Amino acid sequence: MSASDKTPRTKELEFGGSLGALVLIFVLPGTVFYLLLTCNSDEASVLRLPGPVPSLESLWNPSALLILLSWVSLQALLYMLPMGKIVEGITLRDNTRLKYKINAFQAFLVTAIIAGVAVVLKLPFPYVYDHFLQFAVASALFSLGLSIFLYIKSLTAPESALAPGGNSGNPLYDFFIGHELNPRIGSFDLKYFCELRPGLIGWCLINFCFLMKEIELRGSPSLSMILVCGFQALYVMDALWHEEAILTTMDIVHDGFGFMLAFGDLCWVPFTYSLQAYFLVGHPQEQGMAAAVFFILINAVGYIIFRGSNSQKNAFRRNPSDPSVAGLETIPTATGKRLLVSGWWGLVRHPNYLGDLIMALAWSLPCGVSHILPYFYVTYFTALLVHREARDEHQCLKKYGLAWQEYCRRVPYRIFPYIY
Ligand SMILES: NC(=O)C1=CN([C@@H]2O[C@H](COP(=O)(O)OP(=O)(O)OC[C@H]3O[C@@H](n4cnc5c(N)ncnc54)[C@H](OP(=O)(O)O)[C@@H]3O)[C@@H](O)[C@H]2O)C=CC1
Ligand SMILES: CC(C)CCC[C@@H](C)[C@H]1CC=C2C3=C(CC[C@@]21C)[C@@]1(C)CC[C@H](O)C(C)(C)[C@@H]1CC3
Repeated sequence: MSASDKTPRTKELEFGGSLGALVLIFVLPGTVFYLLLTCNSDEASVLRLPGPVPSLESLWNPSALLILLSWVSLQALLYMLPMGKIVEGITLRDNTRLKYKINAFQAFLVTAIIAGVAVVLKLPFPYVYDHFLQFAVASALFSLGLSIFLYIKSLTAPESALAPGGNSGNPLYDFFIGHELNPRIGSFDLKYFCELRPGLIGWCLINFCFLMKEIELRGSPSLSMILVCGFQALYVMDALWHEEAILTTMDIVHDGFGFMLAFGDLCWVPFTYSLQAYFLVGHPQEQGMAAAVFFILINAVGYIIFRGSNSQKNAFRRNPSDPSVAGLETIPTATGKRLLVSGWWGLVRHPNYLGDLIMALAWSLPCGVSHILPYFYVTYFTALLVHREARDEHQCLKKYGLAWQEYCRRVPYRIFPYIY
């Protein structure tokens, strides 16, 4: 292996370095439980402590762990089935390119068929609502176990396989960010698998279980529940349909696979992104048709911006002469790559984040304005994307130098036109 193949030491630590990582390892699971306990309480007020801490027995349920393991195994099996195409990821430090299976959308369809059969067989979907906290505990323990396994595995990985962002030499920091970039068991890519399948498809299934709980309690699902589940299912299906696009995201290209992503993918996403639907079961909200149309319009505007901008960049990066992007204005960079300065990417520097945030708002509005809790997602997501934008900006400045400065001059706003 030549010296240039080796992953250089990570010098600039993010998230407040190793102390920040230590704090987040406790704060992130703590936040999940705080949110779920608050949502379970009658008042559902984020400003009040959610009553007594539940006993250990009420948090632990071996059946929940068993169901979770069966779920992850089912998704792993669908991932491994010989369906879908194989594509290559970006070129790695050692000049190789990994192969990835593209079949997440098919996995979703098979899962939907299995869920349909389970409905016909009258399987007790509301069980997930009744034992949600126990599922969250099982999932948090599972992601912690996976992160420990990943860190131990990374200690025997070749230097070139380490993540540029998670090779600081500080075990705690590297455990949190992820030490190895693309940990695999044979051809099974653990990070790529976890990024979309068990968590995102699981999020949709959890929402469906909550909808079934509403039917059990009130005879039919509410309009608010239908809107929330519909909007979020569209988002998840879109992500699965465009599975190939995640191969160029920061998570796959830069961050390793450690506690942050393992916990994020397997616990944070399914158990906090489903909070609106969880809230609606215990705190029903009446919405009229006019309000529903308004929310659908907001979601549609967000989706058009999100999808339009992501597809424009993906088409441009794949083939700059593609007829859909060939007419757009660009600026050259020293790396040979060009930057779009018109179209969606001429509006703000992260139009995809803008669209994503507008959709996030549309997912909360059906929950009414009487509680802050259903607005957790849009609030957290704003903070996440502002932070993510700053990380990306930093990387792009390093990568493109003067050309990036020129882009910032031409497109002065980061996410919100004329605001930020
Ligand atoms: N729901 C959720 O929890 C989350 C959703 N997301 C969503 O994931 C999606 C992907 O986001 P993310 O991975 O952060 O990054 P982006 O898809 O925004 O990619 C950023 C990269 O795009 C390239 N780029 C930036 N500006 C331009 C330009 N003007 N012209 C051409 N290329 C440009 C640069 O890479 P290069 O030049 O090397 O190609 C840059 O590093 C977003 O829609 C985001 O909203 C993200 C995080 C969480
Ligand atoms: C737990 C911490 C607070 C941070 C964890 C962050 C993760 C939850 C997110 C990091 C990037 C993500 C992406 C998606 C989901 C959330 C995480 C894993 C994504 C799969 C959602 C669907 C989108 O269409 C996408 C573009 C495919 C997203 C990619 C990034």
